[in-house]
Amino acid sequence: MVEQASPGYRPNLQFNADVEAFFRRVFGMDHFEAICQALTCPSSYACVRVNTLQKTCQEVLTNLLKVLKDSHTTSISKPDEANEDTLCFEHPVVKNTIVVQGDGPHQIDYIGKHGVFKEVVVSRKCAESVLRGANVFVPGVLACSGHVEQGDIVAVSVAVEHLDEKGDWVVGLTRGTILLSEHGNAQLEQNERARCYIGKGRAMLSRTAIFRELHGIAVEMVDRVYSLPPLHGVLKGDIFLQNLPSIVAARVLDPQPGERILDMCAAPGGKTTALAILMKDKGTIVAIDRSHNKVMDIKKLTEEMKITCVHSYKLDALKAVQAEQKNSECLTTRECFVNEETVECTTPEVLLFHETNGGNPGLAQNSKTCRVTDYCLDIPRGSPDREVAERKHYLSNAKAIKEERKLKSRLKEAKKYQDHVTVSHVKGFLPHTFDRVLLDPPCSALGLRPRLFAGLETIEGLRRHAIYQKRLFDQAVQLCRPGGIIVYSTCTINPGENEAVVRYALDTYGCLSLIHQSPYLGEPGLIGTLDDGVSCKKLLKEEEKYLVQRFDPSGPLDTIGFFIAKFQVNPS
Ligand SMILES: C[S@@+](CC[C@H](N)C(=O)[O-])C[C@H]1O[C@@H](n2cnc3c(N)ncnc32)[C@H](O)[C@@H]1O
Repeated sequence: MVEQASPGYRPNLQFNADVEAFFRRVFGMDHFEAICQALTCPSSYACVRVNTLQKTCQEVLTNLLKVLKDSHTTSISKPDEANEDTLCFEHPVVKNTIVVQGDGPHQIDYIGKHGVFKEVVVSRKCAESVLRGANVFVPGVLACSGHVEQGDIVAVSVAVEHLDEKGDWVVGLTRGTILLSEHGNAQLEQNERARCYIGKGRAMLSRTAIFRELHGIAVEMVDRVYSLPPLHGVLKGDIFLQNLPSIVAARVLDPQPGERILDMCAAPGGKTTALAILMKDKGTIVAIDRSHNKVMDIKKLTEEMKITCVHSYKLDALKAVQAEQKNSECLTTRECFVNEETVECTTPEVLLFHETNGGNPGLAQNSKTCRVTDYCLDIPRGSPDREVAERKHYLSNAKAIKEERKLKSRLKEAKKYQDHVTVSHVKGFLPHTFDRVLLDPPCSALGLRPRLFAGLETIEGLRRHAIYQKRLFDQAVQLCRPGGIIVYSTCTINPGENEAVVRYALDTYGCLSLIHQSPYLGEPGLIGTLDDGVSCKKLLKEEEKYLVQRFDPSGPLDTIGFFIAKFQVNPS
């Protein structure tokens, strides 16, 4: 029998060797260790941004305390008169933001009256969602003990990628695997598994049903290593669950009522809605994203929050600048937009995405389904990219085809009941159209928490992100009016996508200067040079470092890793 009363949660965050060596040089050994450790755990608190268009902060605070008191979740500390001020309170600096405390790590006993619990092994993505407060949903289960029955208490562990003898990252489990022993999977070394228990829960389905069903809860968590308050779907429209640095980024842009703002990479709309609320819903926010489905998410969120000043469009921000057009007929009523057109379309993928994601507590729910839709369906079957996408999401070809078929038949059904979905397209904007621009581009996301594996990111990949970000920045500079403001933010710790992009911007555009940010909660930026083993890049100068803020996941604020820079476009 396995002798482990309380296996601890001690994941070892794995990086590609070159990337790890690079970060060790950037941060130093000890600091990088601390960052890695912080990244594997969720922050110890959640932040909730209040929709002050609908409710006051005090009203939301009262309602939240009630929700937490009434919550059926046993694994969180419930507020009472003695502790409610420390469990749930308005952030002292970032107004209209409520901090809700979680706790952990907890030592969990995986031995019951009848011996060790049966086990359910979940995918890494699913585990990351569970650590953020979700339950285990069917698509996230990879393997389980032979005789799991509905109602059994099971230990939940995670299968994280590890290097095999050939030097490839492998999970070591295929979906549907039956664990050989009652507790503990013989396919993984015991000490490896012991690092990876994330809690225990009640099986809501039998083993057979777990692998037969397409969606639904497989395990309802009863005891978690980290407990965060269950806030997903709570007080819908009145609050938005958002990490602290993102809330800060929107405030740093400081949008004013009546202004014209561009959010260049806007979906799912977290910062867009923060900007709209700061502007008291007065003025115009143009929110663009290149993904049709994601534009739908922005629309859904703004509707939910009853925000009217946001106009969302599907547009590739790399092509957002349109040259001045002589033929004024091409321009629509909003004179700054070029060739705006509204397209009525109903796309099955959109419908399914909404159907499966509706009010989900983290992506554990139906994550497979969404991923097939999101990443695989658009890629031609048989192409190398399709193969990579499917492998990345742990779907064998056969499984992917099967799931795809099921999805399509469900989509047909769903389509009958759906209203038409409207997505507006716009071809671009004239130069100098906007008073302020927020550029929150796609990045390596090496600041997001919790993160249990980072091995797929390569030095080349990191460099590609930076190139993309600089190209987006080129568009931002042209679209912002002289005297206007640009805020650049990322959720990565990588200086190549942060300080080095700022250096590029300052050295390329003489009209730009870094300006002071408020609020300033983070830490100064990195100075000097950056050698990623392929090329050497300049970072910030000494006098510039306090003009950016870097949020260190291992720092006292206990946030995700994040970066913010604020620029003024000086009139020439
Ligand atoms: C970091 S996320 C933005 C998060 C968002 N600002 C928020 O706070 O909710 C980056 C977004 O950029 C979008 N994106 C990537 N490339 C783009 C492009 N060329 N044009 C427009 N959007 C793009 C992605 O679809 C993704 O939704």
